[in-house]
Amino acid sequence: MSTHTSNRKITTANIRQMKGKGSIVSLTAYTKPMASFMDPYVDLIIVGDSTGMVAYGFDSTLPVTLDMMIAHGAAVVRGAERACVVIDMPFGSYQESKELAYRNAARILTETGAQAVKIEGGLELVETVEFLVSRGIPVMPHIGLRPQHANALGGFKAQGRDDDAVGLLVKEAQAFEAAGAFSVLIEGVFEKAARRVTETIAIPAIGIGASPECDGQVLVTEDILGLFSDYTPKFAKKYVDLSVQIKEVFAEFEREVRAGDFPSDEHCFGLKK
Ligand SMILES: Nc1nc(=O)c2c([nH]1)NC[C@@H]1CN(c3ccc(C(=O)N[C@@H](CCC(=O)O)C(=O)O)cc3)CN21
Ligand SMILES: CC(C)C(=O)C(=O)O
Ligand SMILES: [Mg+2]
Repeated sequence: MSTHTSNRKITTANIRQMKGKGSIVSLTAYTKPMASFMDPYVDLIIVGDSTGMVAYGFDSTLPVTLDMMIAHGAAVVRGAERACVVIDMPFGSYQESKELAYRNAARILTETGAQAVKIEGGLELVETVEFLVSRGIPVMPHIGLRPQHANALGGFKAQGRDDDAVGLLVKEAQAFEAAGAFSVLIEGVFEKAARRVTETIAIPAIGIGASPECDGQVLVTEDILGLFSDYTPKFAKKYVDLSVQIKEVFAEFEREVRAGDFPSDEHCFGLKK
């Protein structure tokens, strides 16, 4: 079970204090049932803009809107009794100015009941993080492979390969810590980059595709369940392929309906008692 043993709601302050106390466990969720299934096992649920690719079939996260994130976020919050819930701010909702970021982050928190927002970026967003945190909005900056920057980064490519790149990631993480972030998410980086970032900062570094060196791990839930197969990032471990069972059920339903075997008496409002 979790390093956080009480049944009380896990706060962003609790997550911050989990640094150095064993791995933080996190998964993504977009719906209430999935959130409630994982709630006993995870410390943190991230409502990712990956929903655009996983649930909507977009080929990037860029078309995801603030309204979509709010709808999914509110659903997840209804299923998360214990886990801390963090919601991705979508592309275009925070980059332009710290004021716009505040307005949209405030909408996310007030309309969903989530505890924090996550934004992708580097040093250009340090002021924004400081602005949000000082005004009551906990922030998890997302560094390394930033899917909202795919057009600029040249696709979904691993980051932090050479010493300069590692140095920049460390500098970003330090600046975000100083700006008041309660944790950072580090995606798709080489092990050395993950290690250097994690050992340098006093807030937790939650990794996805960032080696075991981080303070916690997150994966996209549909990837580990076999519910998404348009592509598989190297770091996404498929624990089970539920798509097989789902297709078997659909095929069985088809057979029973075509054969007249469904519905039988037990599923009918018939005359029999
Ligand atoms: N289902 C899903 N899982 C994710 O982990 C995820 C999303 N969607 N959508 C948003 C981003 C995109 N992500 C991705 C997508 C693909 C690769 C990938 O295929 N990378 C290659 C090559 C990396 C390189 O060239 O350096 C790999 O082999 O992992 C990585 C991260 C991670 N995030
Ligand atoms: C890295 C993950 C948590 C993410 O940002 C997403 O799923 O959108
Ligand atoms: Mg995301």
